[in-house]
Amino acid sequence: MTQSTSSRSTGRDDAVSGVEIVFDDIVKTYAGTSGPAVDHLSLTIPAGEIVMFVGPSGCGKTTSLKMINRLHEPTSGTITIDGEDIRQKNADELRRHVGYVIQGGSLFPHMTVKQNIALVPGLLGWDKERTAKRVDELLDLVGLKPDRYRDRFPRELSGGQQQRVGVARGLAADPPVILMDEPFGAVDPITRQRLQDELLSIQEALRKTIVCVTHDIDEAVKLGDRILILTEGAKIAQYDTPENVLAAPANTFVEDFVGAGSALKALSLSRVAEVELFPQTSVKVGESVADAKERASRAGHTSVVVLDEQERPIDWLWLRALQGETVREPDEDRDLLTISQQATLNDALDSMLVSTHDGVPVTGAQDRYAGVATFSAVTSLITSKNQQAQGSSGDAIAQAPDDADLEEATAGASAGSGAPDGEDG
Ligand SMILES: Nc1ncnc2c1ncn2[C@@H]1O[C@H](COP(=O)(O)OP(=O)(O)OP(=O)(O)O)[C@@H](O)[C@H]1O
Repeated sequence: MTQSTSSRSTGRDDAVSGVEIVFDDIVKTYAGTSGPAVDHLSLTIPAGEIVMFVGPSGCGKTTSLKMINRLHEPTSGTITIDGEDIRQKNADELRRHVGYVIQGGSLFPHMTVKQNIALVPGLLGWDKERTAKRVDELLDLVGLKPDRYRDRFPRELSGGQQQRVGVARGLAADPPVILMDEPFGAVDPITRQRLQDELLSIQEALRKTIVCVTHDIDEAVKLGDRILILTEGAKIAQYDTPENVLAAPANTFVEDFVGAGSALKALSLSRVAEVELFPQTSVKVGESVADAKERASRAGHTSVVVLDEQERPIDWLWLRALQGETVREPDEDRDLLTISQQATLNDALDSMLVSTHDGVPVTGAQDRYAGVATFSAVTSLITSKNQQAQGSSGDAIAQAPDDADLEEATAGASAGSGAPDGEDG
């Protein structure tokens, strides 16, 4: 088993709230089956990291995950969480300290958002005031306005919003360990990207131990500090950082699984944080329209990014669309597409394909506005990464995008240069 240092966790150990999980020679044979679903799995999941379980259907990912919260019991072997054998704990008690998020959120339909999130705190005997405060805090964390959403029923939410509530529920009692089974499988690609970005920013602050099953190798590369690639019987094909899995697949199985043909995968390793952002003029809700226009014109910009009181981007307007005395909030149903600095260059390209401007506003800590990633800045970074890769043989070259891949990925996007609002339209 490789224990190389994860690039995303280096130097932040002081903030870790997660704990280590160890599988020691775990076997799971279901009654009435011929062979074991999990065949002698030994594995250490470091505290505070995200480990992604991937592998072909039926290889034992979900069985392995569900043994951590004792939804399945091993036939033999031992699992410890923070050094404690989980069999020493009552299964219900254990599950209250291990968050669990599954596809679609699996919310109780007859309960409101608030009641759904408050389930485990309720079981832990938290008082009303503490629980209510925690529910609102979590709704904020997953990007849902508490006043607007806490009293809704699941049927009154979109799929992506239900999934957000599912994540909030998994985090509710502040568990050190969170298990996720295909958490973002049932939502559209843009919502999935946002939820992934949110998970990464939440993790940046909380540093839980997160174990996540996915079918999507791109998701594994994006979210994982480490990726566990399994073959049938939960045999380890490779357990390593995304960088190492992509650059040095352990065998042909991993090579095939990772998809040697997909040259754009390395883009999943590069983050928007590396892109030089364009300082598109920003204006605050409530600010005078005349002042806003004045400032934008002075900077030579024909559009402005509108921010709310918390400096989060909520709209991107051409100057001619700025009307009235003061800058107003956009209509409720207008949702500005933004990307976080945690997003990958792949995500950035995807977002640009559906953006009406030649770029996408980028958010940093607490979702605050950081600037605009323009199409040309993203593509020139990709080109320079491509050149770097070609200059260092035997490295990540095989994964660098070639021109044909780039063309495919960016087809349809306008190739503007410089400022994102150069072409007013
Ligand atoms: N309750 C069960 N009873 C009997 N066999 C089971 C049970 N659950 C899973 N299995 C078998 O155990 C093996 C591993 O299943 P598991 O669900 O862990 O795989 P997986 O990798 O999560 O698959 P998928 O990606 O399709 O969800 C499979 O052969 C499956 O048929």
